Amino acid sequence: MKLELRGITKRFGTLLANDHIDVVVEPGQIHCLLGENGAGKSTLMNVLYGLYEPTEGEILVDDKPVSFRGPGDAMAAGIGMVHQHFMLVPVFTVAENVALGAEPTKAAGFLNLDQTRQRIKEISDQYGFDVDPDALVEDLPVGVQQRVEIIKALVRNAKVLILDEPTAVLTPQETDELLDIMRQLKSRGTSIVFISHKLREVKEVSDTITVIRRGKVVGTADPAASTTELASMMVGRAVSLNLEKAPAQPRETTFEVSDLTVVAPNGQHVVDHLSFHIKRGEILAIAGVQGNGQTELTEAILGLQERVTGSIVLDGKELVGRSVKEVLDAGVGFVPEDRTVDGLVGTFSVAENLILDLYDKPPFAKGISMSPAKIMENAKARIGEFDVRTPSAASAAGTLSGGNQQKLVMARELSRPLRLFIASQPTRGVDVGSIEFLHRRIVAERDQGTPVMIISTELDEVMELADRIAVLYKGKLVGTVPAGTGRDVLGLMMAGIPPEEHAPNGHAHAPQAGIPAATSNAEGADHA
Ligand SMILES: Nc1ncnc2c1ncn2[C@@H]1O[C@H](COP(=O)(O)OP(=O)(O)OP(=O)(O)O)[C@@H](O)[C@H]1O
Repeated sequence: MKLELRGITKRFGTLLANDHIDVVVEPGQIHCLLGENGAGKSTLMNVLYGLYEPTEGEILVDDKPVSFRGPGDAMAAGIGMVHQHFMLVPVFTVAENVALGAEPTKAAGFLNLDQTRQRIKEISDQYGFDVDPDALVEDLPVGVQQRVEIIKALVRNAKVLILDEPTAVLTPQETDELLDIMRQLKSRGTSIVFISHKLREVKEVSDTITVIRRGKVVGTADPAASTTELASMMVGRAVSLNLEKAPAQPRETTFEVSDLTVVAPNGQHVVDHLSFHIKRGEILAIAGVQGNGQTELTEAILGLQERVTGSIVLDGKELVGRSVKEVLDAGVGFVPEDRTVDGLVGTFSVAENLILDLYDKPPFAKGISMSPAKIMENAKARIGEFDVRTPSAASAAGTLSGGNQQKLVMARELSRPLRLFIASQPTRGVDVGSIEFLHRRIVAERDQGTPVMIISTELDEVMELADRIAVLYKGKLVGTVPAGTGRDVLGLMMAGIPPEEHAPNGHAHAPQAGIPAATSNAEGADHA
């Protein structure tokens, strides 16, 4: 199926999110949309999927104009979309989810559950999806849930699949599997519109790249171009993809976690006798595959977990047993892994979101009332400094693009005096230009003497930012290794194999393979 977007324009009030965009997606093509945060990519896809009505322009399917009044129309025309936040019902099975809301197909009419199960099996075999139709969605890893979304689209005969930042929530292995699936789909004639900020994967799978900047198409890029070239074309200036950072100058230890255990409601020790410390002026990165206790660890520090034993000491004060407000007041800056749930209030303005933790403190509070002038002044400064693309400080935070929402949370948390900074997935959904800036800000916070803890499933990010790297596996610390430790060693540690058991080329016993000799564990003997 050939798909054409011709002169698509979309306004939100005075904001021109899409400005006469022309894109042609050829049959069986992986077509990447590349553009900085707020460029208008998701808006364009929402127009294509019938979620937004375009202000101007038309969509053509096989050279015939079509008009969509909703996603149902788009699906009927052969367009499917996998959203970043899955639209699945966790307590239903895969087959129930796929059958849910399905339109009757021309070939089979309505599918009953048995037929749906059969179709899932066929598709799963055809593409090597390895999805059990009877599994409960809530029991499936994120990568498999995403495949269920793809199956949902394929059952509805999608010929063009929209994938909007599909790898943002995936582990590196799941990402590789998804890229394979994309190639499979393409080889069977399905076209894919692919949005991603990860240039390595864009280069790997794309046939064509359309670059969008500030709502306009600025050109097409060659997938064979270097990541630096792609990055510059995307943001319209030279971007340095390598963080230049001076070695840490660690001072005294002010943050110490000892024998910390968090017990889940089902009795499982999701954080299991964890001990580590962070000095002032150093960045400790917690690496690991998602779901190995990272979330519970940060929640325990923040006072959001109930069944916690052990101790968490900041500046000589015990944090276990404190309320969230008390923890924040102790000077903890926190960027949560899911900004839309814990980081922002979508209906509040950008300005209000920038003082969520500070609304009752000077200069924003005056007695029992707030100072609107100070709140606006602060907002303008932060928006400028962190390059948050928003029509105004008064816009609702929920209308900002994903990457700009992330920048907003980072701006708020890095703009007050901190005694400890914790960020989970600090640059999720953020474009390469802004990653460069945010990484520099995190290092600047370190250099001011703040202990910094980064939790990231992105190995590149961990390796770039960390002064020491602690790897979590099943709630336990596999080990702590210094900056410069190789990707292979970290990979094995993420699979639960401690460094002393790594061999130069395998898993047998040969200590410290791939770990910089001079610093090996001198600063990192935080074994659980
Ligand atoms: N529902 C909405 N109401 C008002 N403005 C909106 C709405 N949706 C998007 N916008 C604005 O449209 C612009 C484009 O946003 P969009 O989400 O399309 O960007 P994007 O290229 O997908 O960015 P990112 O890479 O950060 O996801 C932004 O300025 C955003 O604030």
